[in-house]
Amino acid sequence: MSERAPASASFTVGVRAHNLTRMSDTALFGPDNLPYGLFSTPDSPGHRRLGIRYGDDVLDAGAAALAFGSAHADVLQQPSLNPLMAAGRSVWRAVRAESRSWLTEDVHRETAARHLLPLSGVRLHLPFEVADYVDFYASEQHATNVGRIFRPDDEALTPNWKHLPIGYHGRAGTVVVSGTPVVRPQGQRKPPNEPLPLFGPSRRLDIEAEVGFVVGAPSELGAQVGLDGFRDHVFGVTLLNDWSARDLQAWEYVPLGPFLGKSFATSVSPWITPLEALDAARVAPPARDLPLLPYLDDSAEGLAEGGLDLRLTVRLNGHVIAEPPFSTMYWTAAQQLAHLTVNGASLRTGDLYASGTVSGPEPAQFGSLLELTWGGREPLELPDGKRTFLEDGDVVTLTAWCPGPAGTRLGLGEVTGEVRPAVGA
Ligand SMILES: O=C(O)/C=C/C(=O)CC(=O)CC(=O)O
Ligand SMILES: [Ca+2]
Ligand SMILES: [Mg+2]
Repeated sequence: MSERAPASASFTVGVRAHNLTRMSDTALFGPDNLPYGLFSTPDSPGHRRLGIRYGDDVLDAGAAALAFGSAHADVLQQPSLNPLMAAGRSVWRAVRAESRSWLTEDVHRETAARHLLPLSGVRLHLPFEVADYVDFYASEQHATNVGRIFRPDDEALTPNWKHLPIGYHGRAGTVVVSGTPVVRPQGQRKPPNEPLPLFGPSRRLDIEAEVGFVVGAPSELGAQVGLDGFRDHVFGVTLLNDWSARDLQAWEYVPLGPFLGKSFATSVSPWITPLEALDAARVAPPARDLPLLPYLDDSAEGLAEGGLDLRLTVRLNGHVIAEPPFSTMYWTAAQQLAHLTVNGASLRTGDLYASGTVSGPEPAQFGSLLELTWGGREPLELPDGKRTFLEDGDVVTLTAWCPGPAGTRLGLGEVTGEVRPAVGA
């Protein structure tokens, strides 16, 4: 096993009791946020409705649209976000503007109030039908850490890493909404001292703190979506946990990449924050070390889309274990979309692509237990005991916030999941 990065040499992994990111949900979900979700109520559990989160309430968007005579009532009265996402950017903007006015203007407030339900009384569902799912690998710190841990005899970054955003196609059908339990996967692993692979429950179950981008408007087969097409195609952003079985992954992934080690569950937040809400969080990506091919070169003014100042927090059984900063990602979401389509592959409404694990330069900013415990060799000291990888019953929760207009903060919801024992174990 290799040594840690120099920056981390003096770091002792520990748990900070302070709570940097948890502020009142009401303040984090004000009129500048307005994320979309899908909910049902206990009295009609089969009736799924689009909702817009406002403070600690959810607006029944379809019912409100009908009451206000909205021209977009048809896409809001659906049991999924897909029709609204497919409608394109001009409709996204119009719906956002009108729902904001329903919620904030005095003349509308009384009508809107009739369609607001307390969040505590509703059940939230996966808000869109996931078409294809792709996972990228865009954090230089994460890729460097994983390279050092998994491939100590090689260069940490592969020769292609700074020339293209590396990714793989994942499993759309196992994307689940926050709160869905995660059953410990089983499979093959091969400890270095065993002559043959063993079968059984994963012993190195991990998390990956990521940000997901949800495609709204589709593209044609054969067409490329350039850097400037990002805002026309991407509807919004969600938090994502790419659960990963490191022992399965390490044995299976050569030479085609992750397969069963990552396909058993990927959890997302129930809230999709529209891209438009994140304007105040836009930041320039880090300086790139190597020149980029034209389809990825965002150095020209106006093209550096997708760099975002999102501050993530990872909690294990309630204790903060990391605070990964999304602003440090080497590749932006716009570059990832351009790369995903540069061969002519088309986009479908509901495509989901994940940023890759978000890890900042400081050890307390690493977005996976693999990195936080340096391959399981340096356990985290939690108040309830030491942890390397996840144990049955552990609960992992990701939250995030970002700057909003005029000094406000916007919440990105949360994605949580409890580890359940392997089937039959
Ligand atoms: O480099 C490897 O062998 C493995 C990398 C990962 O497991 C990370 C991955 O899924 C992509 C990411 O989340 O950054
Ligand atoms: Ca991942
Ligand atoms: Mg996954």
